[in-house]
Amino acid sequence: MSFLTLTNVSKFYGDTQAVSSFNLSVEKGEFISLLGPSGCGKTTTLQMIAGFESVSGGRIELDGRDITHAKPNTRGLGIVFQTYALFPHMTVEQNVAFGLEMRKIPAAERRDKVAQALALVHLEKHGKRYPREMSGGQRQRVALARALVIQPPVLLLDEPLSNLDAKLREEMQFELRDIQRKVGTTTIMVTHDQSEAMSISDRVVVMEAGHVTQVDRPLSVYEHPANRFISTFVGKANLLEGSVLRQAGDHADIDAGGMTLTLEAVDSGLRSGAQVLLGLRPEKIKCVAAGKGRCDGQVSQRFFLGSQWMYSIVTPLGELTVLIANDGADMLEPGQSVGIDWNDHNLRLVSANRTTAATAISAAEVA
Ligand SMILES: Nc1ncnc2c1ncn2[C@@H]1O[C@H](COP(=O)(O)OP(=O)(O)OP(=O)(O)O)[C@@H](O)[C@H]1O
Repeated sequence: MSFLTLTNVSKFYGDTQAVSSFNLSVEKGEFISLLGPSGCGKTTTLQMIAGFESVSGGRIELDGRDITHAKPNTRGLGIVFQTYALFPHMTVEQNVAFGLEMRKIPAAERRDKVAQALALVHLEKHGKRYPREMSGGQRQRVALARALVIQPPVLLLDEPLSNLDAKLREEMQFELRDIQRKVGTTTIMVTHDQSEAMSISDRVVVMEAGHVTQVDRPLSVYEHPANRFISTFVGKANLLEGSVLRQAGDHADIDAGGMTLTLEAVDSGLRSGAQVLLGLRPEKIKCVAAGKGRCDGQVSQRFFLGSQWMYSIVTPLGELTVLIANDGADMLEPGQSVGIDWNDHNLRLVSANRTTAATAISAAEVA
């Protein structure tokens, strides 16, 4: 049985349904990210787990206990919310000790636990300081220590790094994951930053308009996005419109921009003539000499991203975004003609007008 389970959890604010039939089973020690655009229901879901928002329907269980309607303070969860500020009039040590005092932990044990928690976030030398004497990243680590010191069964994080600048944010992502691995606390983090969700989590829950649309490991969400929205929200994607020429076994030939493209590993049910949307990640496209690829294109724009070059290339398939590692080799010039190539297995089916099995072309019919 899973450690934390949400079954058909929903939330209405008046007539507005903020969360709809949310189902999720979290294993002990997992790091889960709730990822989605603004207003999709991430924070509401986290608040319902914390007990700060009531549940309109469904059930939440923690370690076999039904906590759907339990008071927040009886759930014993660790919480780091963006707005859950430190107490300004207390030192770092006092802030971290607060939850232990509430739990009437004896002073000597409290001192030990506070020292351990501060060591965990590398702030053992800063215990006597006040929050105003700390940087944003240090304050964030104090908040984390304060949440972890009570050894909560689940740690809930709502955009915990969003106030930090890009570099510090990246450092804190590594640190957060490192600390979570050491402590092994089951963690659920809300973020709208796809790269943050991908780099930190064991699994990502993608939400759209109150619904869960995909739950998977980061690599699977990136490589096999469940729909058009996810393919562009999680990373960049070139979307190509086409129509099915034929399907034979798990391969299909697709007409796109007057070219015949091969789609691998498709399940059955693609009808000849059906409209499909294909996805091709920018870094999966190769630029070769003009005339040597599947088609030629003309470079229209070039952007320097540091480790990569990003090009816009006009092709018979439309304007494609292409990412090429900055390996010191000659870059492409705007106006230049190039050949475009990719491996068939990197072309993905994003969506299709499917038909019933009876009208689908079977492999036998095509053969
Ligand atoms: N207290 C409330 N009363 C009424 N509607 C609310 C309330 N809180 C949230 N909502 C609505 O519920 C929906 C989900 O909000 P929620 O804050 O969960 O989204 P989110 O995905 O966390 O967004 P963000 O990334 O912007 O924080 C939104 O349409 C929001 O306007």
